[in-house]
Amino acid sequence: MTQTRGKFITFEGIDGAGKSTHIRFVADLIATRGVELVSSREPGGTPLGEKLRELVLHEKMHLETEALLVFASRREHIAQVIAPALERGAWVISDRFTDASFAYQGGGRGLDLAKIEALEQWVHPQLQPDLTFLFDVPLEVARARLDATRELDKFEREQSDFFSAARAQYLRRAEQYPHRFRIIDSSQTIPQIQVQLAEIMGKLA
Ligand SMILES: Nc1ncnc2c1ncn2[C@@H]1O[C@H](COP(=O)(O)OP(=O)(O)OP(=O)(O)O)[C@@H](O)[C@H]1O
Ligand SMILES: Cc1cn([C@H]2C[C@H](O)[C@@H](COP(=O)(O)O)O2)c(=O)[nH]c1=O
Repeated sequence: MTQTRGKFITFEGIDGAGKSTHIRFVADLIATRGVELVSSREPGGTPLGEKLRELVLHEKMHLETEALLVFASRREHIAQVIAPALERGAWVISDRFTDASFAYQGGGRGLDLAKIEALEQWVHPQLQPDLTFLFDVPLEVARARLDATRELDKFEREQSDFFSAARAQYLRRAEQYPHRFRIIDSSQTIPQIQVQLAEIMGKLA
């Protein structure tokens, strides 16, 4: 008998939008289906990817080096984790994927989008998420949530024009790929967002 491919669900948004909070809720919803669930993140998701994450989040580097490192981490993540899991029928949820490269390296840093597209074509020409939640929130709300929680990394210390461009690029991606993107107004309360997430997940066959 051939195994049905699992689902690939990604979570996106500017830092502080609330992704991590809602990933846990969606993971619990998936668990009720009785399917195997793999929960991961980018950059990271493998031992090598986690080492690259440390560099990307904490070292100053050329913007193209940054793009190459997030895609190197992604290549390993797909090979070691995502592709095998989907093939054996597991559902994979990832805290960020390639839309983050378009938003942060493309929007935030201003790297030519054609270069990111070329990397995407090289690293995962066939693979795209089945569903992408975009947690969208005004910059001031995201910033206030971050400031309340932890020591900030390299990206989180960026100025508002960086996040404004990253947010705009995320929204452009959502407009470009409406079949897989669901935009969640993340300035709502957590229970309001959970109602929306449960509704969307309920429709996912
Ligand atoms: N809808 C919400 N209303 C109020 N507070 C929220 C909401 N969503 C998340 N928070 C709070 O905001 C803070 C940041 O949330 P979270 O860590 O989920 O953000 P994030 O988008 O994953 O950030 P990062 O990408 O930097 O990891 C947490 O303290 C969380 O409890
Ligand atoms: C995948 C990916 C991520 N980033 C940035 C975005 C965030 O600031 C960090 C990851 O931290 P998180 O709060 O745990 O989501 O990395 C990036 O710039 N490019 C990427 O492709």
